[in-house]
Amino acid sequence: MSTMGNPANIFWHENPVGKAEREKMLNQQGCVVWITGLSGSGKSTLACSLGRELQSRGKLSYVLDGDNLRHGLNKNLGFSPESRTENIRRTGEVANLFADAGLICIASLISPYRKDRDACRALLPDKKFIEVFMNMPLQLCEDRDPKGLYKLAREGKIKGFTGIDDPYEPPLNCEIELQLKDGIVPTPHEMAGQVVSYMENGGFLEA
Ligand SMILES: Nc1ncnc2c1ncn2[C@@H]1O[C@H](COP(=O)(O)OS(=O)(=O)O)[C@@H](OP(=O)(O)O)[C@H]1O
Ligand SMILES: Nc1ncnc2c1ncn2[C@@H]1O[C@H](COP(=O)(O)OP(=O)(O)O)[C@@H](O)[C@H]1O
Repeated sequence: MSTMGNPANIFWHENPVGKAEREKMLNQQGCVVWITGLSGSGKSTLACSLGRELQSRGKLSYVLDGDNLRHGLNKNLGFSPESRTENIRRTGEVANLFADAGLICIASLISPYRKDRDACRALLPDKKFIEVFMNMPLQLCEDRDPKGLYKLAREGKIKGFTGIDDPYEPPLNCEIELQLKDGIVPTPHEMAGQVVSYMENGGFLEA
């Protein structure tokens, strides 16, 4: 017998307390800040810095970090294209729930495939998905190599490593692109500031 529910027998249950009420209580707009980029590009660092900055402004955020999710929710997934797609799909669904709860959900995953990121975007109402592209050169990420994974990938000891022998598809229309300025990496504080400015201007930090 199939363990899948028959969609014909599944019904949506409305909750009397709505998103707008939660947002009013929190004085912010529920949304998803989706940080994408190569391994070592600084996604987690930006996520932490942004979370701290929002906290200091009294805004409630929560970070969904790819590495961390792979310890629990996504622990049964590897790095094949199908697994990555499922990884992003699940994370997008969870991020959508957090946004519906009124939180600023910061998701930081490589999320290398454009169609998977676009599918996450499509879950949210217009403008509530803020895609942030960490556009850092592969060489910089590889020089950093904090976990030694690029070295292993170059030696052929890890197969299908993003940027080496698995593709990274850059966004075509992201809301924010972070890159080197005059060849220098902006500080995490500067990058977080850029995202916060975008959110302030877009009215995300008030109900
Ligand atoms: N084959 C391969 N390719 C890319 N990355 C790999 C791989 N194997 C392990 N790792 C480590 O897993 C982290 C990426 O997890 P994600 O969930 O963000 O990846 S993905 O979005 O599903 O592509 C990634 O973490 P970050 O360096 O923080 O990006 C790596 O440390
Ligand atoms: N803006 C930055 N300036 C200098 N070093 C950074 C910056 N962002 C990240 N790093 C460093 O680069 C390495 C990779 O950053 P990390 O946030 O773990 O990347 P990712 O999550 O994309 O794999 C870490 O050693 C981190 O300290």
